[in-house]
Amino acid sequence: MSRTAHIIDDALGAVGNTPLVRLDRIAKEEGLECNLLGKVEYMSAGGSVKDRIAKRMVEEAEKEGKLVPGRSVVIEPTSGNTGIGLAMACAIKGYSVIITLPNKMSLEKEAALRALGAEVVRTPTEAAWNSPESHIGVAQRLQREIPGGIILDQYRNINNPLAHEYTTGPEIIEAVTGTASTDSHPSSGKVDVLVAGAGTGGTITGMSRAIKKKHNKECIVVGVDPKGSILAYPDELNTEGAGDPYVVEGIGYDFVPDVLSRDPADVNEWLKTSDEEAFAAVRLLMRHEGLLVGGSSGSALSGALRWLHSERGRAIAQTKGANVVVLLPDGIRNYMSKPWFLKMALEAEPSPLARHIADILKTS
Ligand SMILES: C=C(NCc1c(COP(=O)(O)O)cnc(C)c1O)C(=O)O
Repeated sequence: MSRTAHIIDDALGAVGNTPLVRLDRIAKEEGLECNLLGKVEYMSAGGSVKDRIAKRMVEEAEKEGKLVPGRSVVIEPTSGNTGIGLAMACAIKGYSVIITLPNKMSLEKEAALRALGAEVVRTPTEAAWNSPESHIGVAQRLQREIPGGIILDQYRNINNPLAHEYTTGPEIIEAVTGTASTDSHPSSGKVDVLVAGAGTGGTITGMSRAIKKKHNKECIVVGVDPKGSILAYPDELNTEGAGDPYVVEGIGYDFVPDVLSRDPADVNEWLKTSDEEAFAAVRLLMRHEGLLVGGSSGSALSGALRWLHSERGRAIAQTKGANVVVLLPDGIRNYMSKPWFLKMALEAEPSPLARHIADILKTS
């Protein structure tokens, strides 16, 4: 049901239910005949796809009696967005929350976390996931030493992928099957391809299961993993640039989280992407589709376009009515002061119009 049709109890009622938006201008520029569709997750209450798991992990922990008002302290290692979702839920429900956040992650995310009332502990980005100094190691130490401390653990918690199997996936299915095929926008009525980046892997795993179980078992699911990360399968894909640092936040890890399915039946194929490709694709989404997305949205789109232009994707790319869905996880709010964005926004080559304005104002 539309979330604007009635009064909702709190901001958690505005988590998810995000739009599936046509990327027609990019599709045309890329010479695609298929439908290219973006699932715009920055339009969720907390600003990202991770709101969904934060809401579910908290609500399920309450049902199981693991979260006790006035006693529990939620502790979570995160690249920021899960933390923001948890801090939003904890602000509403009255839990204290501590977030451990690698130094690489943006100041904007830290500021949003603190504004929501979270305590934030920064950790060294380069620390291996299983070292005591990592965001995971520090969270575990705080859980041991703080009375009532509980890590809901997005890397293992089954409610991570379930949130996407029960909400993100069904929303995509509903939008595709509920939109009539027309002469201007023919549609197969199916989700033919789904492309998503992976951090914990909960989003791609849960969406894939929903779509393959309930809608189209032939849907091709493509995982996007940054160069430097080791999530792609088979492992040979990860040798190029293994361990190299990358700027995009939220995707890629140095370990394979329990909640990520690398079963080829769930994620059929994987692509590796670079920062450069990601940021170029962010610019496409902003300049051509008016979508104020974050870096990992660019990773997902650049992976989708590379796949569609490849031997594997070319037939679908040229099939009118085929629906290719790209998950766009968060928005530029999280990255406004990052050099990659400031360069894109403020250092672009002056347009002809900018030069014309300068000529006018110089002479007037
Ligand atoms: C793991 C976390 N974020 C995942 C994430 C992802 C990947 O979502 P996963 O469901 O974790 O695979 C993509 N893009 C952004 C901007 C993200 O923040 C986190 O916020 O702790």
